[in-house]
Amino acid sequence: KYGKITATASFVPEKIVKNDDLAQLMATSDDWIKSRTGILERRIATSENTSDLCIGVAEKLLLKSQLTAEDLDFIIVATMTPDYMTPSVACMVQGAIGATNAFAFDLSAACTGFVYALSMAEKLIQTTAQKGIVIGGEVLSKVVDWQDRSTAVLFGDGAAGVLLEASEIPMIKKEKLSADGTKGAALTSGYVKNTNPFKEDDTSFSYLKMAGREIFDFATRDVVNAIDQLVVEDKEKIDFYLLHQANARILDKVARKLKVPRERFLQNMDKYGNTSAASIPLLLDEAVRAGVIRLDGTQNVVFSGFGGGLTWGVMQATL
Ligand SMILES: O=C(O)C1CCN(c2ccc(-c3cc(CO)ccc3Cl)cn2)CC1
Repeated sequence: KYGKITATASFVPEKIVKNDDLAQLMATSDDWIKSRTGILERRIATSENTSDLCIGVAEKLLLKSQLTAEDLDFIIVATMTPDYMTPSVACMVQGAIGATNAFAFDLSAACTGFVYALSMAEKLIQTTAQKGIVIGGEVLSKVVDWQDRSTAVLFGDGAAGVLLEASEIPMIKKEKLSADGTKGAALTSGYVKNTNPFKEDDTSFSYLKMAGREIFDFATRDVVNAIDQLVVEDKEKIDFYLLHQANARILDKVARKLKVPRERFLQNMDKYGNTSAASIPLLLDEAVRAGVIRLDGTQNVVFSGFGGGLTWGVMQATL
């Protein structure tokens, strides 16, 4: 048996922050943000933390299926902004929805988190599990340095996920998960300093910090090559590319390098900004709600996440 996506759902904070709202807070402009990133607005959590958004996704997934929480065997949450180091967001979701038979854990792979988690979850169904949920959820607004306009304008909050159930037909056709830890310093967030009485002081820097140029180049070089190598002979068969929604110009470059029509690259960073692990499932759920993706086993897609770690992942799937 294989894991198949049988439902998708999203849960985003109500508050919409437009580029012009940010221009009131810092030296930026709608023009700059729009032209350099493609972002027009983003959601910002004013009362929710990551667990609240992920619980919302889990509740919607159950409503959309005939399942009860007790039917679930596992819950995986991909996040780089958990409420706590422990309990995991996944355990908070498990407790809130009453999924008493599910084991639960968070997965930390930044913007590649959803692709890593979907790959792991699918293997669980190939081996021991029957049903589970995989959620990408972030409240990046709590780790962003709101004095740093180079990053504060890029990120947003949100959560989305999928229900995976056993199926006789394989969903994942090919996949490649990668990391390069030697470049981890290019995107850091949430450093937890050691303050035991037996050691000298440590750095206390913990806001999100990004070497934008380096990450941008990594995305348009290493990630593009990884996608090209994975799907090379199937390029014409792929209906949609669902890439991490970091920057619209990256989608332009990837489409050009792959020589694939730009329209096949779904996009919604205009509405949500960069939501890290939530970006791919948010895009998928939107496409499903719009009837663009039907989950009827007839469409070929490529998922690709890339970001902190550095991590990147490419997956070719039939949905
Ligand atoms: O000056 C400009 O044009 C700037 C140049 C820098 N930009 C960047 C740079 C990197 C990212 C990014 C972030 C993540 C983390 O999720 C992952 C993947 C990427 Cl490619 C997004 N934007 C914005 C426009």
